[in-house]
Amino acid sequence: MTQEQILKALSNVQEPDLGKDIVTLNMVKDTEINDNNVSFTVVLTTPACPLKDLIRNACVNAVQILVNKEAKVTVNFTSNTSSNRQDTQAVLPKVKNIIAVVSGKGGVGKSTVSANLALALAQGGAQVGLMDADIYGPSVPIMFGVRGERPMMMQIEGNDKGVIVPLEKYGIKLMSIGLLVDEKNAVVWRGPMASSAIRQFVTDVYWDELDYLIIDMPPGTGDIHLTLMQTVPVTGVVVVTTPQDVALADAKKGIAMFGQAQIKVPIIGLVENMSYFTPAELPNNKYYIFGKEGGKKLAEEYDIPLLGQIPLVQSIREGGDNGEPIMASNDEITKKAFEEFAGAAARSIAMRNANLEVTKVIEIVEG
Ligand SMILES: Nc1ncnc2c1ncn2[C@@H]1O[C@H](COP(=O)(O)OP(=O)(O)OP(=O)(O)O)[C@@H](O)[C@H]1O
Repeated sequence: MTQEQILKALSNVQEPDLGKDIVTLNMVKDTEINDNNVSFTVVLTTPACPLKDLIRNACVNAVQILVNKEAKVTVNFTSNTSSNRQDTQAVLPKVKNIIAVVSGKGGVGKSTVSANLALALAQGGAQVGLMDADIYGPSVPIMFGVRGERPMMMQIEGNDKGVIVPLEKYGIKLMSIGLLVDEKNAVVWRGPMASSAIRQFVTDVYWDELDYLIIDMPPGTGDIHLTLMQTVPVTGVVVVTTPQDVALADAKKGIAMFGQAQIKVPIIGLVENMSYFTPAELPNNKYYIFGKEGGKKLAEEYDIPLLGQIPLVQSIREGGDNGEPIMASNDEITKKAFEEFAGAAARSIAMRNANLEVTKVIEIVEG
């Protein structure tokens, strides 16, 4: 067997999401051949890639069918999370992907989804940060059991004001606007005051190197959302909804806002939360108490990916209230829904990076 033969065979293996073969995409590295043994490394676009087994099998088959049916093939995986930023001098320069989690309506589980998405991506091997920018109802301090903690300041080169160091918990970095301002005061902030607080918040926290920064946004579609998108280059948004009509109507407003010609931030996908109720003692029973598949239908109508359907489970609520989000627990059954959702989100982000325009802050021309 020769290196050329192996690469030629592997050029028949498609990266299913990116629609090109793994050799053209430069994903094959470190090929080693020893008699009948061949090993190589496939560099994925995200460590949380749920397609590893599929790609591994396709590689093994390609080598055995096209080169040598006796070959013993070892496929190793590594990853270099893709990014679509070219503005590395700008704000948050070492953050590869900035994902805003939004909802049209309050209370649909946006914070729960943000926190567990961040944890699931980190458990897949990515470096992840969670920024709670929900100025009117920051939930991260309670969800992560860090209420009352005061973040440290640090001096870094090129910034004489000092920067805020995120906390670290359950393998992710996190910061909440609720840890920096008095929650009672923030509620009454409106307009420019809220906008300037959010601008300062996103630029003053030192996230350093991250594959994904998940931003838990305030509910609705308002000035704060615009300010954020004018301040940081948002890779894309994840929209959270529940299946009821009232929530879906508001989710549509969110989708419409981000899709507007002047804004045009890509929608990574939609996640339907509280899709059905499952009692702990009967995990296979599903009760569609908020209606069936409203989020799924909405995703189809707007032609955006449905990233997941998360059940309504008592332990998800308890985890949020007790400072241990479900992805930090050992409730394997419930975690599965979030793991699948995070895998789908990571795939969709990689596709966005491969296929769409460069990520940049938006400029809105007033008037
Ligand atoms: N899938 C779920 N199963 C059970 N409880 C859930 C689920 N998702 C969210 N919850 C609970 O619902 C409540 C609201 O969730 P969360 O705070 O995440 O919503 P939100 O959309 O961020 O709210 P807000 O608009 O106030 O920011 C919380 O008590 C949370 O634990």
